[in-house]
Amino acid sequence: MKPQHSDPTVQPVPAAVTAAVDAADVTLSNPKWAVLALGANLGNRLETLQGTVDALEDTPGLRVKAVSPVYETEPWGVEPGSQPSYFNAVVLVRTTLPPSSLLERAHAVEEAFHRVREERWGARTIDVDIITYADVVRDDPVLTLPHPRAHQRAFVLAPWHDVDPDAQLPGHGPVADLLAALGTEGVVPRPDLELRLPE
Ligand SMILES: Nc1ncnc2c1ncn2[C@@H]1O[C@H](COP(=O)(O)OP(=O)(O)OP(=O)(O)O)[C@@H](O)[C@H]1O
Ligand SMILES: Nc1nc2c(c(=O)[nH]1)N=C(CO)CN2
Repeated sequence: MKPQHSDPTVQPVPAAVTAAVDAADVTLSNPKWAVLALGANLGNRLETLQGTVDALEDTPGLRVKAVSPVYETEPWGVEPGSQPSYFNAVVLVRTTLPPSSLLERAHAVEEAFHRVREERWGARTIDVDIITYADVVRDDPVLTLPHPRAHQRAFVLAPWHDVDPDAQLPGHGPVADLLAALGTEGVVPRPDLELRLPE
């Protein structure tokens, strides 16, 4: 500890700043698991999904640990036949980024693939959703964790179950049970298509 007031130009560091830096430091030395859901229904859907996986891997402080099979899925939440089908997949990552930075990175990747936000659940080149971040539960509309609609979406649960059959959705229970209850109508595996795990 340095003696206090030895340099009159040095201002004390506010407690809130010290707490924020300490919190960041804990995250830095303690990577967390996160589950990201990818969806694409415009353009070259497979190429965009692979580009997204690669861009995520290129993120400092983030490693892609598993990539799910690809599913072709009927658009959920919109008038049937009003949009092209989606390709969906899930990636498991380990990251030292805090949740807010992970969301910023997800949005940056969407922008890189020219995602346009017009209407809710509109067609898009790519969507990157944070499904879970460790076992964090929070109600903030900017970043709700787990993703507030994940438990209703077989296009998220099916690929997630493939890469982690024992996965749990915080607040909702085992992914296997949620998926069994929902069923997989309109969520079709595409074993002819494959995403590569970055080397
Ligand atoms: N877990 C989350 N993952 C991604 N975005 C989230 C999450 N929780 C809240 N959001 C917020 O939701 C906003 C809208 O996200 P987005 O445009 O991806 O929605 P959407 O994909 O059309 O619909 P949905 O949220 O139902 O998947 C984002 O700007 C983000 O701030
Ligand atoms: N099949 C499918 N439907 C959707 C998807 C998606 O990724 N796949 N994403 C949505 C908004 O996140 C809305 N509807």
